[in-house]
Amino acid sequence: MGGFEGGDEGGYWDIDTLPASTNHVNTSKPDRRQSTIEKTDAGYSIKAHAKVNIFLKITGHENGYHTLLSRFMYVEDLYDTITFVPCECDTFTIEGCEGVPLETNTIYKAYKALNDHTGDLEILDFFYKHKVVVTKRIPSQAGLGGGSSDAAAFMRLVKEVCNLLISTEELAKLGSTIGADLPFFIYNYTSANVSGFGEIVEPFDEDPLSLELYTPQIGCDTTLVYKTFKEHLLNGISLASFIGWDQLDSKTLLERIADPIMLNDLYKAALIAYPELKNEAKEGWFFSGSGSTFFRLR
Ligand SMILES: C[C@@](CO)(OP(=O)(O)O)[C@H](O)COP(=O)(O)OP(=O)(O)OC[C@H]1O[C@@H](n2ccc(N)nc2=O)[C@H](O)[C@@H]1O
Ligand SMILES: Nc1ncnc2c1ncn2[C@@H]1O[C@H](COP(=O)(O)OP(=O)(O)O)[C@@H](O)[C@H]1O
Repeated sequence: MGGFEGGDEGGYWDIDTLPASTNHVNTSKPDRRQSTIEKTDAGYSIKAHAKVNIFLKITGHENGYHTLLSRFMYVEDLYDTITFVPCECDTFTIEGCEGVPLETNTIYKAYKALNDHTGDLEILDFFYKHKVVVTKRIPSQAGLGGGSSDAAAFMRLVKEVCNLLISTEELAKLGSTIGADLPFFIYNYTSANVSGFGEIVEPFDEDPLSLELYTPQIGCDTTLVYKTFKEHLLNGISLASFIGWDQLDSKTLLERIADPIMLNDLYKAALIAYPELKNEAKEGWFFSGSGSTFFRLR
């Protein structure tokens, strides 16, 4: 996996409010992180952290999408940085995502969605005066949610700097139109049970784990992995096999279930779609999302 930098912890704005607690498990202490929004001479910036899926179980298939139950956990020391840098721009400009065409960039999709939803001229005006600079550290097609995290962080930063009157819940709903993983990143919890297509996010009260990641030089296409799951594995799902998992803390889950294939339904699908992944699998490592990242406790 490519190297990544640790974060400096100074000078963040403490601007997030606590989330509404209805329909959330562990409401006594929802662990929503403070926004890591920073204002420097370079402009406004925010960290977009990676996630891993501690477990991921497919629960069904509706309207072309799979429903799932998954424990998402953010990764403290792996993040992209998104900065709004002052400049005179003729059009919406993103730097740092070379190789990703503008129209397909999740950040651009988030910009369009926010514009369409709010009709707020302030956003248009702001991006004539600022460009978006992305420092990419999260590997792509790696099951770490990089594109989704970038888009969610972008939306959270726009909400703050343009003073948008939109609730976090509305923002998460808007985000889910861009990608299934966005709501988790918009709520900004360190750990959560995620269900539905990814739009139901319930904070799970636990200390984040210190994780070691290994991303092989194999890009896993999420669409292909889900398609492979549907063709080969969907008929075999057993909802009874993971009852209660959402109540167990992540460390206990990894220690007690231990089998990476059982923990993540998409692992088997990824192995079918990308047989070369088998050569990268090592004893004691787990598989994140649709791959190709493996992780273990440090
Ligand atoms: C598998 C997970 C697990 O966290 O993420 P990654 O590990 O790839 O990061 C997510 O469910 C991925 O979410 P995301 O990466 O946002 O997927 P999207 O771009 O919304 O979907 C790409 C395609 O995957 C399929 N898809 C996606 C999500 C879902 N719940 N069911 C699906 O069948 C659909 O064919 C969709 O068109
Ligand atoms: N801001 C972005 N950062 C990275 N990839 C992006 C971005 N916007 C769109 N993409 C596209 O999304 C694909 C999946 O990338 P990513 O979200 O990092 O992986 P994963 O779905 O495995 O978590 C990439 O191959 C790329 O073409």
